[in-house]
Amino acid sequence: MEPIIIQSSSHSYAIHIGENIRYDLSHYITKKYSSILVVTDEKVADLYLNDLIQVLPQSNIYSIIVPVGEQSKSMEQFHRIQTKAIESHLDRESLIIALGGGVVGDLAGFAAATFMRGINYIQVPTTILAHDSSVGGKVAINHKLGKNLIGSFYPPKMVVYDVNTLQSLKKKEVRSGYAELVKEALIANKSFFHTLLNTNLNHIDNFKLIDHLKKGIKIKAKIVEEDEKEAGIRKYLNLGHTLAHALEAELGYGTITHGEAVALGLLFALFVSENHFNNKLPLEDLKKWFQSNKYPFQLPALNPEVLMAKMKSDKKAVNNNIQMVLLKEIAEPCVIEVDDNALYFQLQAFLEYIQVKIRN
Ligand SMILES: NC(=O)c1ccc[n+]([C@@H]2O[C@H](COP(=O)([O-])OP(=O)(O)OC[C@H]3O[C@@H](n4cnc5c(N)ncnc54)[C@H](O)[C@@H]3O)[C@@H](O)[C@H]2O)c1
Ligand SMILES: O=C(O)C(=O)C[C@@H](O)[C@H](O)[C@H](O)COP(=O)(O)O
Ligand SMILES: [Zn+2]
Repeated sequence: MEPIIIQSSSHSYAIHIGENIRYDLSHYITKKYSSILVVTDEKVADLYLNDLIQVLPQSNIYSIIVPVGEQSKSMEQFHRIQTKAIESHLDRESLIIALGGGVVGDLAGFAAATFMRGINYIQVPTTILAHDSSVGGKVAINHKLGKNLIGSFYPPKMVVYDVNTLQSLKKKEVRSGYAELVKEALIANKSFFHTLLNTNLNHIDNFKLIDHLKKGIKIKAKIVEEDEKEAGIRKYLNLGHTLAHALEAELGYGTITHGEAVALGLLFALFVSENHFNNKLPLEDLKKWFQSNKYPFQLPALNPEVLMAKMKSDKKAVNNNIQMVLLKEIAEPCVIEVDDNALYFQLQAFLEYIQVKIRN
């Protein structure tokens, strides 16, 4: 299958997508590296680490396994990886491989961006969500006060996406990944959005999956090529994330998945868009699709004031003013500075709309 090529400011890189291509990794890695450090998590290590180690080209291969989940995007795990890299004598001609979902990708990518001021890394994504996280070079760890607040823009040298690894994902992770696909469709492709709304997440074969992943990646690729460092249109990829990141931080990282939070955030973005532009968007249809595919809506009671404060630590905020990505129409995104008071009341109304209790 022809790779998708992305031109970044420093280099161009290929995204290879296909069935069982993890076994071809050594074929894709043409450069001779002095050593390779594979970063993965406990679950992915059990499933796929040996497959990779067996096919990697040379002898100085090391691995480090982090705990499963969002909490590993932490200073502690970042420091563990750096220690492992130093103790294993990685040098500037070494490579890091991120084998896993978005957590591993963001964490290992940030480690690669900072080890000896930056060494090469390759993304080997193993979740549907990671079609998004492995592309575009945003790498980061979390801070207690906000998501991804410590990070960099540091594109990978290559992405090798073996869709067969996605067969072992739990339903929850399938839902999570599809929320980002819905986001990409909403910002750029109306017919893709309708295709997704007609997709039952319990019945997706590899053919359909590859088609959806490629469509999503192409939307993202076009945007990041034009605006790698988010000075303008890359903000559109943050549709739904203003509330999503606030929810993730407020509920405790890992309590709901990133994609589940994005799903709620997308509904909120449509809710605010309808009020702001006095337009009609497929809010109710999308809510029904999320519900029929069992996205979790049962959240503990939430305090809108606390969520507002968290939304202010969003990276899009300027001078403590919240900026949201809204939709004038499907595939017509824009970034709007929203008034605090108005947003507060809309957040209250939205929580009622999705039947989440309000806590004082
Ligand atoms: N950098 C970006 O542009 C970007 C984009 C979107 C999301 N993200 C980040 O990505 C993270 C979420 O990524 P995620 O949803 O992949 O989470 P994740 O990496 O935690 O993976 C989800 C779960 O699936 C398991 N898993 C991974 N691959 C598996 C497989 N093939 N089979 C079975 N289980 C598997 C993991 O062990 C984990 O328990 C968040 O931190 C989010 O902020 C970053
Ligand atoms: O690539 C981007 O740009 C995105 O915004 C993709 C998002 O799905 C992703 O969750 C990203 O990490 C959020 O970025 P942040 O800058 O708000 O942390
Ligand atoms: Zn996201």
